[in-house]
Amino acid sequence: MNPKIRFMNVSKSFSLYRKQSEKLFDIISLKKDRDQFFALRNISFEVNEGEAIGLIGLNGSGKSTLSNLLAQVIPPSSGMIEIKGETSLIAISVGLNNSLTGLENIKLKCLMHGLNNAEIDQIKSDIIEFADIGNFINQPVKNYSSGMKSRLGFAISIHTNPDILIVDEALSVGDQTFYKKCLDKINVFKSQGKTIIFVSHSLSQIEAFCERVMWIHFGQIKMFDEAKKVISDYKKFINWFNLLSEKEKKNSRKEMLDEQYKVELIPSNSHIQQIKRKSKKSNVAFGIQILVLLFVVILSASYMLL
Ligand SMILES: Nc1ncnc2c1ncn2[C@@H]1O[C@H](COP(=O)(O)OP(=O)(O)OP(=O)(O)O)[C@@H](O)[C@H]1O
Repeated sequence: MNPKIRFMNVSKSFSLYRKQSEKLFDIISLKKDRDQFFALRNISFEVNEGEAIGLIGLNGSGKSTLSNLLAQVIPPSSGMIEIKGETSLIAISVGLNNSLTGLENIKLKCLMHGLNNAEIDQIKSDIIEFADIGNFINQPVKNYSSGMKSRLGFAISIHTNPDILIVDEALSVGDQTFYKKCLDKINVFKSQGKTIIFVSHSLSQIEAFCERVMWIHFGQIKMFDEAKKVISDYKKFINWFNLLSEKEKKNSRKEMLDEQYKVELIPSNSHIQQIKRKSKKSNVAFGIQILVLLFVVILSASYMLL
């Protein structure tokens, strides 16, 4: 089978700074010997077209880091990532510009996805209807509740027709009616043979529509298998962990976190290869989009200053 997503020995590490000045110093001096924390280490896996994959794991295990790598929001520190198609990430805190209105965000995100004005006009009303946030669509996003942000983010992402949809906890803040609407839309997506990565702490949500589940544990893949099997083992682990005393829990966490600081010799090269469906972006169109983006940002900044 032809994989849609392929990770080969991918690691993502972060330099840990105590002060902002340390970060600045590293940029200027190109110094590279700061303490490294491996949010993900040497992970390899493949996902096929049409699969719905669940990501589970304790807080801080590396799920969002993985979804950000998949969406190319951040680059890997080492290893190779191959992605065939357009990706769209839906996460509570990512993607929307807080100082722009909902409507302006729709335009901006659609432009960033390579749609032209005529295409945006065609889907704009569907997005507004799906988000269903009433007159708030004309208000700056900073005035939205987290559920409203999730509604708008989901509505935009689903209507830009990506090949790979990454849903990172975005449904956890919506109410039940919105959750049901999203689930229906995700199922349509699945039936069209598209690929879905679903990050959630709700095992019942994951079990409801993921065929395979990846359990990430302190930056490593602990299991990647049939949903039922992984969820059952994960529940056993959670039950075992909950029976530990507070001191044992703390020690166990500390032991695992210490492992994530250990630096081993890994190749320093990294690479992302994204093979897009079809490039809608000619250089001219892309230049225009950047200009529009700059214009909108300047406009909203001057609006805020007034
Ligand atoms: N920019 C960063 N700088 C330093 N450390 C980071 C950064 N981003 C993430 N981390 C660390 O990487 C680890 C993985 O974080 P991540 O957000 O991927 O976990 P998660 O599994 O999504 O957690 P949660 O379930 O709480 O959302 C955490 O220990 C986090 O503190």
